[in-house]
Amino acid sequence: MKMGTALIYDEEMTKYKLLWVDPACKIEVPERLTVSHDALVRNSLADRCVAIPVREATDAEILLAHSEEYLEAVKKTPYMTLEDLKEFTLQYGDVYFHPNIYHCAKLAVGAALQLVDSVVTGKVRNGMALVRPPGHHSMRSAANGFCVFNNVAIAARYAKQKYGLERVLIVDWDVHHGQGVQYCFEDDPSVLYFSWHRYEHQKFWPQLRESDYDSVGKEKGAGFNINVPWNKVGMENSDYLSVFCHLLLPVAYEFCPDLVLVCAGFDSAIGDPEGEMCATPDIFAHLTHLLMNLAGGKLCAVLEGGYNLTSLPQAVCQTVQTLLGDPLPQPANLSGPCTSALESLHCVRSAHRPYWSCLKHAADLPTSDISTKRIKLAEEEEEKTPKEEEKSTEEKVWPEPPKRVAPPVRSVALLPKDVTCPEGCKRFSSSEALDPLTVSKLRENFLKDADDGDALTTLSSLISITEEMKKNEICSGLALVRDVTMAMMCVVQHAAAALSNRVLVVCVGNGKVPSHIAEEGKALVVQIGSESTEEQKCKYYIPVCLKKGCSDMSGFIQAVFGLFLPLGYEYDPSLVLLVRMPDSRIHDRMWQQLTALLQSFAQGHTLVLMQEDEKACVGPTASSLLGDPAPPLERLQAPLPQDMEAMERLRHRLQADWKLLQITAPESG
Ligand SMILES: NCCCNCCCCCC(O)(O)C(F)(F)F
Ligand SMILES: [Zn+2]
Repeated sequence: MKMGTALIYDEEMTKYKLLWVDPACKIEVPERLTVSHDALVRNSLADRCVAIPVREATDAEILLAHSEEYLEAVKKTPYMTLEDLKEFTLQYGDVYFHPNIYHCAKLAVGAALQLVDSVVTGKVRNGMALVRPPGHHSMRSAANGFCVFNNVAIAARYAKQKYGLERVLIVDWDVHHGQGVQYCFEDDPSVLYFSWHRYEHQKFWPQLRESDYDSVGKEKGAGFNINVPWNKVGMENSDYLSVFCHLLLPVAYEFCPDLVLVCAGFDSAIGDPEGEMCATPDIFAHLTHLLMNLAGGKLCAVLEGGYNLTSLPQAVCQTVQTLLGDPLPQPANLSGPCTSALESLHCVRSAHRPYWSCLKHAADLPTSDISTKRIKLAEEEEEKTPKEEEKSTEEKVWPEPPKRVAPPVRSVALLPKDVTCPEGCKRFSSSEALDPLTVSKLRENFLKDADDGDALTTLSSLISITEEMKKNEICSGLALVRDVTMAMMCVVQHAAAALSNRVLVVCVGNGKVPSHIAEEGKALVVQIGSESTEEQKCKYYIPVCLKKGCSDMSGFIQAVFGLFLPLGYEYDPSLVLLVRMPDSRIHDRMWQQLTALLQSFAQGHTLVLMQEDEKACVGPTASSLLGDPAPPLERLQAPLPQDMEAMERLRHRLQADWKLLQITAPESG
């Protein structure tokens, strides 16, 4: 049943601010919280959430990540004079204290813990805590970077201690490196910390050597700390999605966490004075969605940074709206990752090769070459682009994120009469008759036996469904049909021709896929099976072969992240057709993951075709189409080397046409 999304906010956390002049801290203002919460209210998102009250963290909870002496010292700040507060602040970096900040810092931790409780106990599915002060820079005995207590680090320790969780994933999409989190868990294999951050070869704050990609964790924690340094500003949506598809998601699925915590900083969005990046607010809808099928959907997002009072609230709304299950926006201008991002991606993948089987086949240049290569590339790039002396002063502008309207009907089911319609789905019955022209075309093009009334009804129903999707009256649908190949042909033909959709066709399992539907590019067909069907003839027909077939979860999930998602994002379809070929042998859980992840595209307009005898798949498919998180896959073992090598070759061959498939910088020179 549909569980809710928690929203944790209390205006008490706006009641502290900078009381003296400090250029480094002036951007951290109470309005950050008020504009974000007001936007959630204004967009009718707050009242769709479950409001969970904040509470003060106890000493014991704070001591999960901080020393007694530090806590005792902070406890004294409410009674300090302005001069004492200034004095006290001097011992830390880029942070300020205020008589009320200790109270607010306890509330920020308490908010994160309330969120963890609500999600882990199943009171809600997922949620977001809007807090200040932020947390990810604060260390065991030091405040730093506007942070007093490490909200998310404490939440991770708390979740493990109170609920016995074995593995927690922390994704830090804030534009600064959360060194406090890294220090907390660097020798701990039960907490995987992932952070990307503006770095500029250690020139950007906090200018730490240990923020680079070669800090992979220590001792038992080796491999469980992932740093992606951005060595240039101006990173865009493509750069973020590439790192998710080719690094974070494959590793996260292999890690198989019991809970996902997000250090949700939005200073990585366009317009932010700190990040100076160019990713648009709607990309956070996609980043959130891509994480929502881990840990059975248990996702807690806790606000960290974000200083542009326009892009911050927009990105917060995009994140919460996705947590609520609304259809995703069409991703904006994906032009492919930049050279610098590819170089960082390559370095991180190589550094983590020894620890993650999904990265085993990362092209192996010894890291030393990479560092010299890195410097050389960086210098070349510098020569090319004129040195930007002063910070780009012109105001960044970007379009309002598109309205994400949930269609009146979430999902329809076209089923034989004897098959019950899953709860939440609407049984489709072609009410109005199709126009006679379409019917006659169906007869001549698709029906073997022109008098096969049932087949005609099925095909005309499918056509009606695609038309109602086009009008956004339906979001998604599933159909049990006698002949999936004929149904696929019919839908693609109609959707591509009559409705001028770009159709992404994902065929799971062997079987002849008439590749001519891909010829003119109106459809991109990817097929995954156990036989190498005819070689990849054209740019728009991409066969993926797994030695052990679709029952091999490890290989399958690598194809999903390394190929299907990047291709789908770049192709940007307006309809996704997911076809389960007969005897595909795909596991239900993998099928549900795929059904859920493909809703990244086409604003969720997914049509699933299955053979009539696969009645057992109707329920699980419907639950994914209705936005329920797909159940977690179990821990994945290593994918077959020959499968991964074949995928590398395929990706290498395709990346000229499909930029989002790139994972290394183009050969320099
Ligand atoms: N140009 C002024 C220099 C500011 N240097 C300190 C930046 C601190 C960033 C804090 C944050 O955004 O990472 C957090 F999430 F913690 F709030
Ligand atoms: Zn930040």
